[in-house]
Amino acid sequence: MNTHIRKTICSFRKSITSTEQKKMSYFLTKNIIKFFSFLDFKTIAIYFSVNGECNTKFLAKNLWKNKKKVFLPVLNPFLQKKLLFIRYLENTKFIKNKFSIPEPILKKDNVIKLEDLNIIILPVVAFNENGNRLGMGGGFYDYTLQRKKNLIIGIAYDFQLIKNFSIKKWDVSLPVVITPSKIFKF
Ligand SMILES: Nc1nc2c(c(=O)[nH]1)N(C=O)[C@@H](CNc1ccc(C(=O)N[C@@H](CCC(=O)O)C(=O)O)cc1)CN2
Ligand SMILES: Nc1ncnc2c1ncn2[C@@H]1O[C@H](COP(=O)(O)OP(=O)(O)OP(=O)(O)O)[C@@H](O)[C@H]1O
Repeated sequence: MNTHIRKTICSFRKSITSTEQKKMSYFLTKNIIKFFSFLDFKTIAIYFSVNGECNTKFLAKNLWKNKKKVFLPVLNPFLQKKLLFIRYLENTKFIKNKFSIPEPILKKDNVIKLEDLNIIILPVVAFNENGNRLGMGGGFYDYTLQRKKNLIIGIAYDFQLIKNFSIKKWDVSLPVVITPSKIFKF
């Protein structure tokens, strides 16, 4: 069931035109900024959006403008299924990982300790009305964020609110999901 939902949503996301994408990303980013105006934070992890995922480019620009330290996930080359978070600056150079997702080049000086990340923005394939999350199916965020206390925020398009995917006990749950039209708090 989850595999089918993933396929359907991912192919629908890919089919969205860039004009529609831009419009939705504009409203999404506006809502994220609105939510952030109530928070005091210095460090934040976002993700490098690909294949029609909610676009994080406008968000990154806004964060840099506000002097926040921004980080991106990279697949940990030493620990299977775990993510490391690397500083993301305007001039960062990328290489593609095995999923063809661009990652900053791993240098140990640029890695932040997980506990020093104030906010982590998660990519979402689907979410439900209880704040459960369905991701790409790699389990990377689930393994990395087990028992961690960072503020986790999912970002998604409104059509990604889905009722009937199955939930696993290790899934990281989302206390907040922000979409172009709404800020959900669970
Ligand atoms: N932008 C982005 N970065 C991310 C994630 C994500 O979901 N989005 N991840 C979240 O965990 C991690 C990578 N996890 C992934 C897990 C599985 C697949 C995967 O199976 N990809 C398929 C292609 C799917 C498609 O084309 O839609 C593949 O490579 O066959 C990709 C990423 C870390 N970085
Ligand atoms: N804490 C855990 N204990 C055991 N297995 C786990 C754990 N976390 C993740 N997994 C494994 O990871 C696989 C993928 O998990 P799941 O389908 O929930 O990923 P996802 O949240 O959709 O993906 P991602 O976090 O990469 O976006 C599961 O089938 C399971 O084998």
